[in-house]
Amino acid sequence: MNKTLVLASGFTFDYENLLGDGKVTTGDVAALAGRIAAAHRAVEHMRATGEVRGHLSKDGEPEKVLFSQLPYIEEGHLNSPVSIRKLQEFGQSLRNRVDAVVSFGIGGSFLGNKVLFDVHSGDFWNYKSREARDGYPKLFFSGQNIDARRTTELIDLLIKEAGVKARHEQGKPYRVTLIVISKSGSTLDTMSTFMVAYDKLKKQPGLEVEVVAVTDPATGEKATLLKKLATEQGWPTFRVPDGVGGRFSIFSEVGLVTAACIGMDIEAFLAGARAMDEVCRTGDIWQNPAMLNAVLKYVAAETYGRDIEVFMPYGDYLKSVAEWYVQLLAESLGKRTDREENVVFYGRTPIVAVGTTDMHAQTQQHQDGKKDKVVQFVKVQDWENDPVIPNVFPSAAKLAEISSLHLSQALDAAREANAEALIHDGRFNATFVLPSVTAYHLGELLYMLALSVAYEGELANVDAFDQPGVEAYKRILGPKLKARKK
Ligand SMILES: O=P(O)(O)OC[C@H]1O[C@](O)(CO)[C@@H](O)[C@@H]1O
Repeated sequence: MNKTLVLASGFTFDYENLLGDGKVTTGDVAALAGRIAAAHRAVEHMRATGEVRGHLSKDGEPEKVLFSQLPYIEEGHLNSPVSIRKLQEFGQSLRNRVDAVVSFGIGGSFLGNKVLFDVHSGDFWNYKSREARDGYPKLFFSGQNIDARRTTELIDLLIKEAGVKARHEQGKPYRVTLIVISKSGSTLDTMSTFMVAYDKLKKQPGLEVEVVAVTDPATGEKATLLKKLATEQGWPTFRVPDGVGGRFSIFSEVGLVTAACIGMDIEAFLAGARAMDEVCRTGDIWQNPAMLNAVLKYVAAETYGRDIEVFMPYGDYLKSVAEWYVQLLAESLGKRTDREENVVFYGRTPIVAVGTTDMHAQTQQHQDGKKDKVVQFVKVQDWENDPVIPNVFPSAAKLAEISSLHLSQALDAAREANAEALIHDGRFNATFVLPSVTAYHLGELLYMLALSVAYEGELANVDAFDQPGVEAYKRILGPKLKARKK
């Protein structure tokens, strides 16, 4: 049996080291056939109607689950031709006009945005000239923590940059757009850092501040605090659509607003997600990567105790994909009760790792520690820039040996060696292969992972779309904040 699923796009799920003797067996999968078919029917029903059995909003109201509609840009959909045009026009309006954007948000209102930024822009975007950025602004993130030092330093940096611009460009103002992203509209981390920055920057001569709010679009009684503020202050808004939880919102205006700010191809990203959605319409587990991934990981956890998933892309700019996946897996599947209210304490614990970096840190534990993990690698097939290692020190035999290899070859050899060593000791692992790092293939990967948690929620019989656990600490936090007020 060939244990790779290769899609027409080249996207590949290699599960050789996850299925077979001494791993999850085909017998394990066959034994689940009835439940897999039921899970597929449930996911198809979700697609068609938005209904997921037992799912309630945090206010205990029935709530639709609509993320699977997002890849389809259609009239009347959450992403429509008009809404996509609005985003693109917003991006264009920043070009050669706005100097810097600061995106405030946390959780699903940050992690997906960071993925899009990292993959499109890389580490050095803000050091590049405006021309090299094709006229798009610098972009910073804030609000992903309540960190006094970083918040202050970011504000200081923007003020300093405004001074430099004024000196070099005859007193021209430095323009900053603050994008505040919060579905609930009142998240402490996001709003506290936004208020500190807004207040300081607004008062700064030579600096012009614009604000854009991204929040639940409800008006009247149900309007979020951020929506009310936006209406009062006349700030432009984008929507966090009803029925799309934070961890799925990368495919909505939440993520796409960041894509627009940096000139990333929104349509290609959604086209990748759409292609993956279409592939995953089949009930044949061996042809449906989201279903296959969910089933193999579910069995690995439930039958073989492998309930930690180390998500380990090989490549720096994909590290944030692992960070995004942490929220997706943890909030979706880490559940105290099943849908019949039985206590089940379900969940697989996600861990972020990056190759090769963490081969010199975590790998010792992956290779020799408890056999409680699946290591999920992500490999990039073709790299846009891929230097050859030169033979600069021929007298050093060890260095001469690696010369003439491309860096990507060294990277992939390291991943392969890691995977082989793991499986020789019965340690489960698998690899997703992206043909290249493009908006399209990124859309495929992220959407497959999102759909996979929907399948796993069905298999485990838990609501993959709520997050009641986070309310527990939020209830305690409110009074604590009040008590600290002088
Ligand atoms: O977009 P908001 O409402 O600010 O929430 C941010 C994040 O906080 C959470 O509610 C968890 O606390 C996530 O589910 C969400 O993505």
